[in-house]
Parts: sequence; C-alpha cells; structure tokens
Amino acid sequence: MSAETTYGTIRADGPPRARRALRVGIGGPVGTGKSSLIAALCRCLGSELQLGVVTNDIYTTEDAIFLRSQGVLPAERIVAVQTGCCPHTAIRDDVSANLEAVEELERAHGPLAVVFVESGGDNLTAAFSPALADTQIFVLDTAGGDDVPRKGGPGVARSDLLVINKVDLAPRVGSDVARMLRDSAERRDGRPTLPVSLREPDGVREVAAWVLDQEERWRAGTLVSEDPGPPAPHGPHDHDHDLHPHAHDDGHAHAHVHAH
Ligand SMILES: Nc1nc2c(ncn2[C@@H]2O[C@H](COP(=O)(O)OP(=O)(O)OP(=O)(O)O)[C@@H](O)[C@H]2O)c(=O)[nH]1
Repeated sequence: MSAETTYGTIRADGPPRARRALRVGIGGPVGTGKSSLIAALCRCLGSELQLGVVTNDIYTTEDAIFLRSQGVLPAERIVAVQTGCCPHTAIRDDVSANLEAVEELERAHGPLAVVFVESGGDNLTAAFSPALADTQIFVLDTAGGDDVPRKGGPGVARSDLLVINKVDLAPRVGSDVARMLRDSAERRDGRPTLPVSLREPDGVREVAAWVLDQEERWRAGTLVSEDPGPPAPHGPHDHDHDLHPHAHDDGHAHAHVHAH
C-alpha cells in the first residue's frame, strides 16, 4: 500500500515511525564535504549505532563508491540512487526513489538506528522534504566564500544543523569564519551552526554528538521534523544567481523550470 502526498509517495507498508531508523538528510553545494562528513560520522559512530547510507548522484554512483572505498561501513549498507535529474527534485519534489532506497536498506539490513541520505551537490535553494528526512544538516565550506551564509536560502536558514566545513582552509582562501558564524546566527533564529575541519583527527566530534542527540530524541519520540519551506523560484529567468555559490561545477544547468 502507498499514499500520494505533496512530497511524493509514502509507502504505508514501510517501517513504522517508532521502529524505523532516524533519517538524517545531508545537503549543500557541490564539493563542500558532504561525503567526507558522512565518512567521518560513520567512522565515529559506527561502533555504537547501526548505520546505513543512501547517496544521490545525477549520472553516476560516485559518492557511494567513494564511501565504500573508505571502508567506513559494510559495503551493502551504502546504496546509491541515480537521480537523473536536478538533485533537489529527488530530495524535495518527488522523494519516492529515495524513500524506496531507505526502506529497502532497512528491510535488508535493519534494524538500523540512523540512515544518512546524502543529496547531490546543489545550490542554496535545496532542502529535504520532511517526508524523506526527519532532520537535516546543511554543509557549507569556507572555500565557497565567506559571504554565502549571508545569502540565506532554506538550507542556511532552516536546516536543523548548519556545518561550516573546511575552516582549516579559511586563512588560505581569505574567508572570515567569525563573519560566517555571525551571519549564520542572524539567519538561523537560534538553530545551531558548527565550524568544522574534517582534516582534524577529531574534527567531526561535535557533529557526531549532535547526531547522537537527534537519534536519542527520535527514539524517545520527541524529535519534531520541521518543514524547511518551499525552495526559491527556479526557472529560465531566475534571479537567484547569488544563491549558486559553486559555479555549476556539477554540470547541472539551472535553466529548467520546476513545478513547486
Ligand atoms: N581542507 C579540507 N578539505 C576537505 C574538508 N572536508 C572535505 N574536504 C575535501 O573537499 C573535497 C570535496 O569533498 P567531498 O566530501 O567529496 O564533498 P561533497 O560535498 O560530497 O562533494 P559532491 O558530492 O561532489 O557535491 C575533497 O577533496 C575532500 O577531501 C576539510 O575539512 N578541509
């Protein structure tokens, strides 16, 4: 059985909420460190939590291949969704392929405590549907420019956790981390932001602690998923060029129109 919702198809025969894994969406612009963050989280949390990963790529399964090559989880617990479309369509507008992948992962290898769902690299308008992710992390990096948090967007403003990655690179690329944290705080209405360097041996510790806290709240039934709201208008005449900090280096043309 399944039900059509605004966000896609929700399968009624999927694992019930209380017994299924917490689904943590991880999104952000291309190359900010989403896969590296998942690898570090799996290394850090893999001994205490049963974990799974679903990756999204447009034309390849590269992120899953990367994660399997890191040996952070048994290979079969890392599955790839090839979206064939704009990444944000698959995590926001029609999440059925991702939902199916998560549910299949849980059926085959469950019970799992947490499934990380990595979005393909997208722009600042992308955010996960609450029908797919119970909680979401948005990843920026210092290399994308220290003015990015100021530009806002649903990931910056309303993700449950904002990670500002690659703080080790900030002095080299002339980014002011304090400014990024200040601008984030102004946009986020009290939601947390963490500066991170995944190059540091212990760099993921605070993000891992946040994931553990979310998982505990999920199990206790006190985690409330927040809808990050509609993405920005996005069409041939879009004026949100500032919202694309990594200049389309995913080969993803932003000239299509989406029905939101
Ligand atoms: N210096 C530095 N490099 C990092 C850090 N985190 C990730 N990287 C590097 O940044 C590059 C991109 O990292 P990925 O984890 O592939 O980024 P991604 O967001 O998954 O990339 P896409 O899936 O292509 O959008 C890789 O070369 C990483 O090794 C960090 O904290 N510091």
